[in-house]
Amino acid sequence: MRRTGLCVHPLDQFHIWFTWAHNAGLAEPNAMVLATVEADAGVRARTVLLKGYDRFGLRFFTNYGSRKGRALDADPAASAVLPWHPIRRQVIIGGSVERLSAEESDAYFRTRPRGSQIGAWASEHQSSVVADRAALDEGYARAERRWAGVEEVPRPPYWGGYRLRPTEVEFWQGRRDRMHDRFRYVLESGSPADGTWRIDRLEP
Ligand SMILES: Cc1cc2nc3c(=O)[nH]c(=O)nc-3n(C[C@H](O)[C@H](O)[C@H](O)COP(=O)(O)O)c2cc1C
Ligand code: PXP
Repeated sequence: MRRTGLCVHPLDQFHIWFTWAHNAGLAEPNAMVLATVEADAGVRARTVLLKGYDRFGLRFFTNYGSRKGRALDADPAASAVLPWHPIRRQVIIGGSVERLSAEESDAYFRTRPRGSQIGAWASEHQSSVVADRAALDEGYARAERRWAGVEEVPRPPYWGGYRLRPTEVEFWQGRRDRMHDRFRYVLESGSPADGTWRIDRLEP
């Protein structure tokens, strides 16, 4: 990798890499490990699916009342890693999240298969303890009955998206002898979409 070959904006560079990962046929190139801060438990990470991105940030969807949702609402700081092992690449994004608008969340929810839409209603209390599988299946059946005959299942009020607004983005390309290429974009001034980004090469 060469500094001169990099895009000025990290999300433009991300687009080139994401397209490459997608075309390389990776399984779920949009799976990203999202770390959040919890007031009483430190840091916690889990996988979510990246469902869209632009210069304003990266969008993912979840239950706002889930463990991650509660953590993010209390402290919006977050970091996401896209681990593209087969092509020896990794992207790390740091920043803070904001909730998407209801319209943006509605628009995404409408694209989900009906079964997943019902699933969101059945998993109202995502991340809380459930007695057993039977209780889950009963909840799903109940939600199915509730929306039977309704053509478009509405988005549950507790379910929607977040935008991770980047302030730092690192691109990592694996190379021989562990002498990898690493370039980090840091937002120096302004907003993520149209601010000024500094680019530094880092030691591997
Ligand atoms: C590949 C993969 C993709 C996932 N994508 C999502 C997602 O987009 N949204 C989501 O809420 N959970 C997703 N999950 C489940 C989460 O990893 C997690 O189990 C769930 O959201 C509860 O997390 P929490 O208890 O930290 O809130 C995914 C899991 C895997 C393995
Ligand atoms: C609970 C949950 N919510 C949301 C998603 C995001 O993907 P989709 O909107 O495609 O179901 C996943 C993907 O595994 C998931 O497990």
